[in-house]
Amino acid sequence: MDNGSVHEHLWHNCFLKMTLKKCTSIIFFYTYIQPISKENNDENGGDHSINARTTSNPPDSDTSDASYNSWMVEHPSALDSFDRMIKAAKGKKIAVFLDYDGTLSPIVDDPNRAFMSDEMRAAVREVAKYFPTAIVSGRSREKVKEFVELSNVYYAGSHGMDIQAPPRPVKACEGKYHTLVPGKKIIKELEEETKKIQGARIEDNRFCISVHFRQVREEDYSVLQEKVKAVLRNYPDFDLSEGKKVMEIRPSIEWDKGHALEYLLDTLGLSNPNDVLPLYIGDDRTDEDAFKVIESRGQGYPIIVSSTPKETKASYSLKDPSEVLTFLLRLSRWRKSSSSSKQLAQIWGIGY
Ligand SMILES: O=P(O)(O)OC[C@H]1O[C@H](O[C@H]2O[C@H](CO)[C@@H](O)[C@H](O)[C@H]2O)[C@H](O)[C@@H](O)[C@@H]1O
Repeated sequence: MDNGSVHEHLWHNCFLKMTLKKCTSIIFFYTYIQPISKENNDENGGDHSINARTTSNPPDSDTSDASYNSWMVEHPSALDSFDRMIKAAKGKKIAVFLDYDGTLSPIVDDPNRAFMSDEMRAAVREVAKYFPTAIVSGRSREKVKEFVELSNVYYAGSHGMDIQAPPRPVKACEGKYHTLVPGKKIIKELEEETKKIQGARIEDNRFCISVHFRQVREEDYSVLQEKVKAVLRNYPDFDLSEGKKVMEIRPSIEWDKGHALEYLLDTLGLSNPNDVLPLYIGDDRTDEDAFKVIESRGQGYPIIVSSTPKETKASYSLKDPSEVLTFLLRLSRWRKSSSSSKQLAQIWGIGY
């Protein structure tokens, strides 16, 4: 299914009312409705430079092990808890949501080279054979699709502001989804203002913009931040937040990965919390919005990818993308074996 060329872009102009945090005007949100045929310790914020790793003192390994171990009591490994999780899922549908950077692909210096491995791709393809599966990323939907290259998954780009999903029944389009596309002007201004800062990089994520500083010298970070803030002063409808060595510019609307998760569950007919367990794996601050939604549903598995203790709403953890791979392989193997036992039981007329 994944072949942009074949996709019929149905511009779903549901003019829905959206609460804007800063401005009251109603703006458009383009929901692309497309038929589906089938490192370091403080990555988020705090440590603002690639150099900080080498200039700061190495952590005391006993202390960091101890704090990681006590954090793991609160956020047990999803691999160790796998059997328990699966047992609790009996008779329920599982829907899988996966973040991209830092979850399916390792964090690397060059955002254009954040490739996922063939093994990971095969594992996601296999999971998506058995469970409805969506990739929810801060990247533009096109970009993340280019990386993932799978046709049997749904895609939500720009932190969930650009969703590819099956057409939603018309009655559900009450005019809720609108957003503002950052114009080329703001991107040009950011590029102009930051071009002298070595290592700074602007990424156009369609509905959002990333200003990367992973390769910016520590001493240049505050100048870069000031320049970005100065540009944004002329664009009050956009907010600035920080991810892993990246400043993220997003329209000031109440729409995030949590809303995207709800939207997809709804659209896929999976909104009944008693019947459906959403499993969401992510590593970044923006994934916390989705974890919160799962927490408030009271059912499901929010899993954080982190090798260091972190404030999170997730209930389970995985250390890194290689553990994500193991988890996904286990998940599909489990479903494969349980469905073949079911088929055998049906053939032999045994109750299952
Ligand atoms: O929601 P995600 O799929 O996790 O996207 C969040 C940001 O990911 C990318 O940046 C991060 O990964 C890069 C490649 O490993 C890394 O160089 C960068 O420092 C990280 O912040 C992406 O480039 C951003 O646009 C996304 O907002």
